[in-house]
Amino acid sequence: MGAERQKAHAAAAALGYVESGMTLGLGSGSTAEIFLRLLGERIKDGLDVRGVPTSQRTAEVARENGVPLIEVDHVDHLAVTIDGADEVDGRFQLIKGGGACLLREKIIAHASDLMVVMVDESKLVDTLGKFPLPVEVDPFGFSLTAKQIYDALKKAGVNAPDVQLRRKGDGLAPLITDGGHYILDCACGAIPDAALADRYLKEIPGVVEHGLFLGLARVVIVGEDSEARVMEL
Ligand SMILES: O=C(CO)[C@H](O)[C@H](O)COP(=O)(O)O
Repeated sequence: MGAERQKAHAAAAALGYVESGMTLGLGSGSTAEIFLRLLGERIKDGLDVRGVPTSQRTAEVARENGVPLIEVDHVDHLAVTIDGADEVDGRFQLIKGGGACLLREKIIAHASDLMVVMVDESKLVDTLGKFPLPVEVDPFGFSLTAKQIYDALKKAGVNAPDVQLRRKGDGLAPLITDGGHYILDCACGAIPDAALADRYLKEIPGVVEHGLFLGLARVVIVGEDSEARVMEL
């Protein structure tokens, strides 16, 4: 209950970064969905924006709430991306991908002038890595890729990474992302040097993208029990 209330406060504060005429990147996850509901209300009151969804689920929720969508390939500029995160450290480095949408989220955040992140207090950490790092991989040879990810994380200073294929709710079939890939969840405990992990993971051919978002977020909104705290870099 506490986290839901905090997410709602963060989502409401994120509306402060939205202006008529903007094309928005629409993030994925439960906090992003609260934001979409609030955005839909503003649109009914006359706000004129359109959004590029970062997942099929976000596209569905946007439509349900009357948020106009635009095809990603019809857009040459995004003003603001508004998204959630699984972890945020003091340098606004993030872990994302708990909802398996990290590839599209990163493409859209990277193409945006500004990334605004909304989190509840539980997502704030001193060092990234308590939340297992999601890595999106090509299904071909994923076991080989998993071994290389293990080695890369070790080389980046992670003590004992544990790399597990994410499965669907039935616990059997691999979860398939919107882009047709697998997710390998890497329990790290702590990632002492996120930039190094980023560099080594990117060198692996089977890795499509990973959930470390470094140097992208410039605004972090932390929902608290009675209000939201806005932090800007
Ligand atoms: O990265 C994400 C999806 O890929 C989400 O932003 C992240 O998992 C946070 O989700 P929630 O707002 O439900 O806590």
